Amino acid sequence: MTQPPREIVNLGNIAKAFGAVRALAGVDLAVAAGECVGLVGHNGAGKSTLMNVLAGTLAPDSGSIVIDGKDLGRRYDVRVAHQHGIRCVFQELSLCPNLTVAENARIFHKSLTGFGWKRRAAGLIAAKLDEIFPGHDIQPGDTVGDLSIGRRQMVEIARAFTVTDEPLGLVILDEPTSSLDAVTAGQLLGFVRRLVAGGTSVILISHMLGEVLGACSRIVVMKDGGVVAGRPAADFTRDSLVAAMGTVVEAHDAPAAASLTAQRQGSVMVKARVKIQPDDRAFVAHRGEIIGLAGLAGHGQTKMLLQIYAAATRRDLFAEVAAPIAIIAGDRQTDGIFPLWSIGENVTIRSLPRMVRHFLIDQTAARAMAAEWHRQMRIKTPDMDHNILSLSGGNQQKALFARALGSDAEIVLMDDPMRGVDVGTKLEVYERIRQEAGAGRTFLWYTTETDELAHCDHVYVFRNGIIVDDFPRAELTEARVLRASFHEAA
Ligand SMILES: Nc1ncnc2c1ncn2[C@@H]1O[C@H](COP(=O)(O)OP(=O)(O)OP(=O)(O)O)[C@@H](O)[C@H]1O
Repeated sequence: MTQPPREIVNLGNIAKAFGAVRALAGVDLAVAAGECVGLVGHNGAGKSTLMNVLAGTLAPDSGSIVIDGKDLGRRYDVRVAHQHGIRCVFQELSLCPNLTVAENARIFHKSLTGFGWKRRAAGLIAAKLDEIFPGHDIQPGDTVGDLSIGRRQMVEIARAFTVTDEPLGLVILDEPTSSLDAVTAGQLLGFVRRLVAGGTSVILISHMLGEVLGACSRIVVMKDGGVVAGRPAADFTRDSLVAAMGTVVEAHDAPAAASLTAQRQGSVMVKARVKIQPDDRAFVAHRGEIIGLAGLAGHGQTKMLLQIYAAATRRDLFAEVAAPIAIIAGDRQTDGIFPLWSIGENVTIRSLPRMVRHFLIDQTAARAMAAEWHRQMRIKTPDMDHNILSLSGGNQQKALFARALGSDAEIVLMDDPMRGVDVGTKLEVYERIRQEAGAGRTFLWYTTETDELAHCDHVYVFRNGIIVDDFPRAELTEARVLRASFHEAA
């Protein structure tokens, strides 16, 4: 008779509150060896909080933590979790920016000490990067702060899977592909499948439901601090998963290609050239257009957006901008949120100059704006005066959207802005972008999600810092984007 797989984690009736917010209301979760469990749910459902409890970074108010059959109760913390082979790749990346890739590996793996530790750390992390992301261009001596957010995410993942003296039993991946392009995300999911087949367990949190359905053996759905469904992945479809999450949104498909004008019209709002562009191809956005920036992550898209953003305030020989501009940062921790401020202040900051009365900020108007966006973006908080860091990752991203969309900017730059945003909110934001473009706003949208390009009127594909192809939506296919991303397009 075959033995049932060994249960390596059993969380029982876990509760956690932050002030009046009940983040976890008595959650049970068990994981067996060699299982890949998908954890899904809307922004603020409690997924990261539950994983913080399992990783030992957050003590629950009550509940039991049984690892490998041992009830670890109150003695549980990060060190104990590590000793039992439990690792976590957090949604908000935790690398030290002023240290190199190898030095960051050393911080995670305390046993890398003594003579020659740097060389050993460099060898280990390079080998793991090669194994998970073949063809990557990250060097162990690179300073982390100089890497793009996608490359930082790759280092963080490789570091969690590196084995030194502590065992590797269960790896928690919280939104691991949010800054990875489709090719790199595919490499990671392939690696996860191989690892799970070898007996390691993985918990995968993702708002990309296709990934969860494709990579996981079982899916657990959370809603408002509780588990509302848990079944084999094969028993779910994308629609039944969305329904279990309690997402009530009408799906608005991207407009059919036939309904589009191939002719690019209207006044030119942005015109930019890449300094090293070998031909005369220019990046152009007309009023009311949604322009997509595509290609593998880190191939010049963010650089182009930042160049355009800077050109709005100072003369640039390579970029012209015809109207006020706002940017939604993809790396919210570094460039987006003001961590010491409230949610309301984070939302209204860009619009305060409009609210000055008699040399003072009209606080009533600022509060009204914060309240309006609280409602419109369904930011999950009891109070917009709470600190921005009290929000879940996806809700922080919604606040950044509110800041840009609520401003008077006629051009909105979006640097892979949907990082960690749940499926329901995404569909609403897509619809809103289309409405606003219809009313004359111009959007420049870099995305690592190929599906999102279907919302763009015209797409520019970047490779090695230059534009290698551009085409209207009517000509958009995933194959064309991939072809251009890897080879110079004809
Ligand atoms: N440090 C904190 N202080 C106050 N409230 C918090 C804190 N951390 C989390 N919360 C609240 O707990 C709830 C659950 O948050 P959590 O981050 O677990 O959600 P999530 O399901 O991971 O969401 P997302 O998909 O956006 O990452 C949210 O309402 C959040 O605002």
